[in-house]
Parts: sequence; structure tokens; C-alpha cells
Amino acid sequence: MAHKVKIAARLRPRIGAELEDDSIQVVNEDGGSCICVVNPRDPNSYFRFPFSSCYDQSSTQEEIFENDVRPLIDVAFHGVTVTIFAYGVTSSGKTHTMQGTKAEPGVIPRVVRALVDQKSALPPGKVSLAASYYEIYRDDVYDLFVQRDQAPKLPVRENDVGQVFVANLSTEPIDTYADFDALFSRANKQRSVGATNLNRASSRSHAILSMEITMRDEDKILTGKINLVDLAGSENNKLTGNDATRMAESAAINKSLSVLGQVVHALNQGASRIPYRNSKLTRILQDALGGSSVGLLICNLAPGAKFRQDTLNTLNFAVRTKNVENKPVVNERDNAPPPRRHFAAAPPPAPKLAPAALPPAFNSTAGHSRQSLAGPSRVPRPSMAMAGRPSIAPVHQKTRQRAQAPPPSTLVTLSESEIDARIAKAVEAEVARRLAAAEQARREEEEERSVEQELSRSEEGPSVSGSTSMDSEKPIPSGILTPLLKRHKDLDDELRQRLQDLEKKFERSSKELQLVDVLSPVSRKKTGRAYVALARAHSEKGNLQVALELYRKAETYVPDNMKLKERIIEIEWAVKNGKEFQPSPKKAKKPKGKKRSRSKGPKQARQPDPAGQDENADPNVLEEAMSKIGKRPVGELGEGDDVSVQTPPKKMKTGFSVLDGIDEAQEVDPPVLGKKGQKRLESPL
Ligand SMILES: Nc1ncnc2c1ncn2[C@@H]1O[C@H](COP(=O)(O)OP(=O)(O)OP(=O)(O)O)[C@@H](O)[C@H]1O
Repeated sequence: MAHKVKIAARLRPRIGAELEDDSIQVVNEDGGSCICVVNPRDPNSYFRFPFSSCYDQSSTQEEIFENDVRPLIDVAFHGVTVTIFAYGVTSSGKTHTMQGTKAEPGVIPRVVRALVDQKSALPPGKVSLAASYYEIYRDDVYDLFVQRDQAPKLPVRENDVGQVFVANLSTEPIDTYADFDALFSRANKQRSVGATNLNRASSRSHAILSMEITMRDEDKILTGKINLVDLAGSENNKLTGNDATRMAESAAINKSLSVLGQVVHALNQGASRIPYRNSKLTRILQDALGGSSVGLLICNLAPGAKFRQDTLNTLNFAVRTKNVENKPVVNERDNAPPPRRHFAAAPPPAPKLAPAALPPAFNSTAGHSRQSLAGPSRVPRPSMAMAGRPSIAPVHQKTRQRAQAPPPSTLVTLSESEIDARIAKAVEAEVARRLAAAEQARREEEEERSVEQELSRSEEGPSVSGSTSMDSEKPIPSGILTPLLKRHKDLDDELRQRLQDLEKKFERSSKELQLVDVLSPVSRKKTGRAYVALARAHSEKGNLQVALELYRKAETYVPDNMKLKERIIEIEWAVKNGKEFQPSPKKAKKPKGKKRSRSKGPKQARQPDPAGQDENADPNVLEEAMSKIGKRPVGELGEGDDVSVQTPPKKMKTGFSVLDGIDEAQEVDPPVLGKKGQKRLESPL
């Protein structure tokens, strides 16, 4: 069954000298709750984000755990992988929510306590718990259970059946909560933390605690897992006052979060290529986003106008994430010893895990049969982190092996040439199948592109319609044949060579699609600016839809540009509501020769800003940039989100409210709010 990632939003209380202001509020309405954020451009309207769980400043750790987290523990005890991650700008309260303090323990200690309690309630030996804990610091993975000066960078690998795992990660058995507490406190001292202007103890890494639950009975073993992810916060370096080291950390944090956004975006678009491989974070979280685990995203928000733009970005990410669908599976395997297979028997098919029959609270679509839940053609990805271990093999995989391999007494003895012939046949068939799949994907992509071109031509887009050089590139994922090559170590040389050639060809095609990554920062900015210039030209002509798509393309090249994000939100709103959009007035061009040189003066020359000030950028820059690299930029278009804009609420009593639906944030009617004389805008919902 498809299962959407659940979203919970939590607004933290003011801390220190933060001023009281109502820019961001939790509003409870009949039948739901939402986060309201005053529009930074127009204080007379506000953005409204309805989610099924919104927690205001007075909410407690216990409320969040009991309402949104505890039900997921049952899911893990059904043999499913659960991923809970805290997302938000720096100092918004992610670590507080996940770890908490001794006096106010957060999600992690509460989850572990509940797991230990549940284990103790079952007969001894039935359940065992194990923990692993690691961080992703500057895109490198480190084991937090290992003393840092002895901790090597750990590789992220994929096994033959597509399971992504952190290699050489240590795992500690957990029998009691005290065991865990000692271990976790020690490990947290290894975590990369540093002081910034916004947070005295700011996490400089993404930390992932993985709790594995192994349940045994006479004939099967179930393996559930809970991944608890405390992401580092996105950072605005103007506010954090970062020094050089912090800036480098910040760049790595912002880049990985931006790839996370691109992954969510691509999933929403149903793109043929999801850029999981562009950062370790997304590779490791692959299973939680569009994979086979059940997901909960806790969005942490900081109050006040200072954080308003960051809050909008966080909520925008949440709105997109809530549309991501996972297909949970049960990790179950046979407890009986496996039958012996003849070395020459045909290789077993990739393991298929049983679709998850979740506890009733998680079944978003009642009435689905077990078979229909995951769909017959899907081979779900197994869970992350510890997925590399062969232990997670499903029960019916072995059933199939038994069916395929004849019992030892009736084994047919094959000659060497027969073995070779069988392997060659299997390999040829696999290659043909993969080529056909790749060809089909290519055709679909081509169709999409021609529709896009048609649209651009009809809108007189000068360079979008003209750029066709990359249009025929194939979106074939790299590494497509690697598992095959690995599995058949005894392939003859000719066949191996042919496969390797094919592999290289696919690699090259795939690399074309990672254009954004290979451009230099300056080229990326130039390309972004050029798209913005085109977008602006279209918006001035009133072609808002085309402008929106171009702005989103620009965002692919300059994902961290806040003004651009803001512009996209505004145009999305205008498109949804059929309103006009008034672009900000163009800045007068500076006379030539007055540019400040980088080398002169104490200040650095201003970097071009793709969203706002540099909107006079020459559209030809795009052509120029593309001709330099001989390619058309690859960008994924976004889609409208569910944000609604309304009049700002009066100062209202905020309170905690949770709806009972677990699967999807609920869309509710706008609250009847608004100060006297304030403009009330229609809800696009
Ligand atoms: N709900 C809350 N109640 C009380 N204090 C909170 C709450 N949320 C956050 N805080 C406090 O706010 C400060 C920042 O929180 P925290 O360190 O959890 O932020 P963060 O999002 O993890 O930041 P970073 O990304 O920089 O690591 C801390 O001092 C924390 O104790």
C-alpha cells in the first residue's frame, strides 16, 4: 500500500532575547490546525499551511511522542522500517525535539524506552534490540560509537539488490535503557557541534540513530527498524555570522539539504531520475523518501519575523514532502536453515519483501487487499543503514529458492559448457530487459520534452524552444549493469567486455543529467540569472505559468537563493488564484566601467543575485553558458504547492491540536480571521 510521509509541524517558544511577534502562529480551527505565516511582502495577508499535527509553543515532548511517534513503534514491531526526521532552520529546535534534555527527554530516548519496555514484556529471547549511530559531516559518514580520532570515513555502498548501506558501521546490542543512555551520551560527545550567532550548540552534521528490532519465532524472523534522524539546520550565513570553518560546514549542510529538496521535488514530478546520489544524506535516506519505509517528518519552526523566510521555506518543503509516497514492506525471513543449492543453479531473483500490512492506524486506504498494497511489479528497496546485511531476506524468497532448486538427490549435473550457456542466456536476457526498460524511459522522456517544447514555442520562449541539443539524451541510470557483472564472476571475457562497454555508455548518458553538478558556481549562477531574466520577461508579458517554470529551473541552479524561492511562492499563488503578478521594478543598469573590481577596496564585489537585483541579466547568457558547455541545462520543473494566502489572524489563543488521520495532512477551510480593514484574499484550496 502506498503510504504518504506524515508531517508534523512544531513551533518552538521564544528563547533568550527574541522579541514577541505574531509573524508565525499555530491556529486551531474546526476540525484541524494550521501554521499561519504573515506574507513578508504584504503584511495584510498571510500564508496558511494546514497539517494534521501542528504543535504550538506550549506543546510538550510527551504530546509529540504520544500522538505522532508512539504509533510508529507498533509499525516497527510489525517488521517495517520507520524513519522519523526533524527538519528546520538552524536553532528551530530539531535537536531539542529529537534528543531533548534529561528533564524533557525527546523522541529518541522515549522511543528507546518504549522499545525496551515492549521487549521486556515479551518472553526472553523473542526480541533483541541493536543500535547504530552515525553522522554525516561535510558529506562524510562517521561512526559515532567509535572514538573520533580512530573513526575512519565510512563508505556508503549498494549491494547487488540495490540496498544502500553504510559499510563497516558498528552495532551495539541494547538490553536495558541504561545501556542505551550510557552509549548515547558517550556517542553524542563525538558529534560535530559548534557555536554560531543563532545557536550556542549548533549541530554541524546530520545524525542518524538506527534501532533494529529482531523478532524470532519458530519459523520466521521479523526485522523492524526505526531510524531517528536529526538533520543539521539550513543556515543563512548573514544571520549565523559564520567563520571560515563554519562556512564550509554550512555549505555542506545547505548543499545536502538542497539535494534533499531536489529529491522531494523530483519524486513529486514523477521524474525518471531521482537525484539520490547527489549527496550522502539523500542516498542514505533513499528508503524513507519514495522507498519502503514509513516516514514522519517533524518540521521545526522558530518564531518571529527574523525566521519568517526560513519558516516559509521549511513549510514549503513540508508541503512537497507530504505528497511523497512510500511503499512499506515487511522484512521477514524464514527461520529454518536454508536448503543447499547446487553451485550451477540459476541465480535467485532479487529479493521481494512482503508488502506491509500496517496496523489499522496507518492504512490510509481502507479495503486494499494485501496483494494490492505494493503492486505486483514493484521490487521495493529494503531499509537503509543496516540494509547491507544479508539477514533481511524475506520469507518467500526462500520459498522461491526451494521451488527453483531441485532437492539434492535429483540435482542435474551440468557440463561446463552447459553452465556457460545458461549464464550467457540469463545475462543476455537481463541485458535485453534492461535495454528495453531504458528505451521505454527514453521515449517517455522525449514525449515529455516535445510537449514542453510545444508549450515554449507557443509562448515564444526565445531560448527554451531553441535548445534541443540535449533533448535526445537518454536518462539511463548509471550502474545499471554493475550488479550483473558482480553476480556473474565467471562470465567469459567477451561477454564481460560487452557488458562493460554498455555500462560505460550508460554512465556517460547518466553524467549528462548531472550537469548542474559539473558546472562551476559562476556558471551555475549565470545560468540561473539567465533563466530568471527569461522568467521575468514572461511574467511581464503575463505568461505566468511559463515564468513559473523558468523560475523553478533557475532554482535548480541556485537552490539556496531565498529571494528566488519567495518569488516562486508569490507566482504560484498568483497562478493558483488567477491573479496578476506585479514584478518588482527593474533596477537601472549601472553605467559600464563602474564595476567595483574584486581586487580593489576592502569589500568583495557583489555576487550576482539570481532572484531579484540581477533580473536585468541578459537572456543571451543562458545561450552563452550552454554553448560553453555544449549542453542544455537540466532542470526539473516544480509543481504548485498547497499554500494558501489569507488575511493575517488576529492575535489568537494558540493551542495544541492533532487530527486523528495519520497518513495525510488535512486540508481544512480557512479560519475566519482578519483585522478590521485588512484585505482578505481567497484561498486557493
Ligand atoms: N520546544 C522547546 N522548548 C524549549 N526550548 C527549546 C525548544 N525548542 C528549542 N529550544 C531551545 O532552542 C535552542 C535551539 O534548539 P536546538 O539546538 O534544538 O536547535 P536545532 O534546530 O537543533 O539547531 P541546529 O540546527 O543549529 O543544531 C536550544 O537552546 C533549545 O534548548
